[in-house]
Amino acid sequence: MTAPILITGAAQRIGLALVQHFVATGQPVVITYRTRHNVIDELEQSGVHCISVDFDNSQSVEQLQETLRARYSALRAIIHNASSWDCEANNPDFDSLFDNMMRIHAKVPYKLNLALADLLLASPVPADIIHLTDYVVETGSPKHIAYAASKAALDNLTRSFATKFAPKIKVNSIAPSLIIFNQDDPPEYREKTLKKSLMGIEPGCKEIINSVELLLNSDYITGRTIPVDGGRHLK
Ligand SMILES: NC(=O)C1=CN([C@@H]2O[C@H](COP(=O)(O)OP(=O)(O)OC[C@H]3O[C@@H](n4cnc5c(N)ncnc54)[C@H](OP(=O)(O)O)[C@@H]3O)[C@@H](O)[C@H]2O)C=CC1
Ligand SMILES: Nc1nc2c(c(=O)[nH]1)N=C([C@H](O)[C@@H](O)CO)CN2
Repeated sequence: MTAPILITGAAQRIGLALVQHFVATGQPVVITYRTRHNVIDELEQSGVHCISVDFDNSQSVEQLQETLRARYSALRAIIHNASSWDCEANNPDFDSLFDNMMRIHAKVPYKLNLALADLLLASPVPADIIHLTDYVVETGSPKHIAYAASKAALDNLTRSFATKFAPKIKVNSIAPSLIIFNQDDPPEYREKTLKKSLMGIEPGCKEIINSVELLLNSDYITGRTIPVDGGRHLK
């Protein structure tokens, strides 16, 4: 029996696309969600174990660990997807913005990796940790300063955990730039954003699915980042 893959924040968008891919391919998956989006009912009916978790709660990691241990003796992988793309313009309280960004993008992955390492080591096949970071780890982001810094912290965790957990667990990042717009993104923002990359497209979630599958099927890639950014670094 294949151990499940844990995906955090997977009730919408990229995380949901990953869940639906794994359901279609018969890979067991367990997810966390914060808002109970309508799709959760459907996921539960298709056998996905959906766990309600708000990582802003101080005991959320400990409670999640307890829930997972009660049901699983191993995990095939952890995909740290949960994220808040928040910015200074919307948060005059920079203190809490910085803490919130660091918590969801760095502290939670850090604590979960350490807490669940034994379940990954118990996987009958070599295990994986995948961090969803961001292209802005390379450049910074003047409009998302705390967000970019927290994703850079997550990027650094990739190298530390890759060294700590080798060879039984591979640890890698995927660093996307635009993958999918948000529904309320206005036309002028969309036009400006599409021009930031050489490819000039909104590629969709398949690019992340392909990158995740590349990492899961590799016996050799670890401590590295897959940039999924349409050549934005060359514009
Ligand atoms: N979309 C894109 O183009 C890009 C995405 N990325 C990265 O890829 C990953 C997936 O992106 P995307 O699908 O757009 O992500 P979303 O912005 O849709 O966020 C994913 C989920 O994270 C959950 N979440 C946020 N904060 C918390 C919290 N405190 N506790 C629990 N869950 C929380 C949200 O829950 P809720 O539904 O309750 O809000 C949401 O469902 C992210 O790490 C993102 O930073 C990087 C670059 C580009
Ligand atoms: N959690 C999220 N992180 C990011 C998102 C998002 O929607 N949710 N979107 C982006 C942008 O697409 C950016 O890459 C291009 O403007 C970045 N991170």
